[in-house]
Amino acid sequence: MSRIKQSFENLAKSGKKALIPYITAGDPSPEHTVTLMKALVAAGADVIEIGMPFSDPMADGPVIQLACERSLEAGTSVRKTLQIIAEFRQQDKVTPVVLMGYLNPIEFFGYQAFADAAKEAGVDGILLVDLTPEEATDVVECFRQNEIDLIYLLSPTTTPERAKKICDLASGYVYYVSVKGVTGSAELDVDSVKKHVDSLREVTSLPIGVGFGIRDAKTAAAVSKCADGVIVGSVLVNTIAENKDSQKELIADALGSILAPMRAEMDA
Ligand SMILES: O=P(O)(O)OC[C@@H](O)[C@@H](O)c1c[nH]c2ccccc12
Repeated sequence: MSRIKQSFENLAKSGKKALIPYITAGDPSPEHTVTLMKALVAAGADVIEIGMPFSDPMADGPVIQLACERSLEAGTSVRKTLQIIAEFRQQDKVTPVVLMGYLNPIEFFGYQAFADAAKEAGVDGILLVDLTPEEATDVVECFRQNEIDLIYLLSPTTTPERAKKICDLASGYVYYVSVKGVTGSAELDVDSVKKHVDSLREVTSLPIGVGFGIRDAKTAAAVSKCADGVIVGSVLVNTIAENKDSQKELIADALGSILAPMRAEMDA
């Protein structure tokens, strides 16, 4: 069974919801990332979403755009990102890692070569923002062969027909984007999220994670009541930015102090 599936099953058994933090690989430098990932796990992460830095991240707001710049500036490549995950995987055999990114760098690397290398590094899931279900076939096949889960995004404007089509291609979990817009957006509306998640339940039995606009423990807990997982990105990435010149242990502590209260409130 995939690590992602296992993780959601374990959570369901204990009546808990998944906390899924996002950070960008190599931000502020590749030497930081494994330490930061371990701090996220220690603070209660169930799955970690790692962004592959890209020069033109069109679904990202300013906070994550800047993280991509810092990371690329520090020399983070696709290969380096996979090395970081391999190093994490040697130290943590349990926590699923989902790689998030855009097609361009992967196309350049070669889809098959990338999928093989990702498997080898210990990647469990892949979220490709600009991979549409229509054009997916051969790309998708490379990941399927390697038993890497394909996580797809669904938004408030996705029609039920399209949602069904996407969910049928997905595995692991599906990612409901709570608001129209880019990452790091303002407040989400919990009632509207609940309505959308409830209607997605009619087209899929996969776990449903919700992300975009979750930055505090209260919101994380409220969203976790109506979904199976919450994804938290920009508030963490912004904390990395604010502390980027500090020692990595201090950055790790700063991340923990945001995530741990979310965990506590979600479990309360
Ligand atoms: O930053 P936010 O609003 O907390 O949302 C999570 C998000 O950052 C993370 O999942 C993510 C980062 N980049 C993305 C691009 C597309 C979809 C999702 C993402």
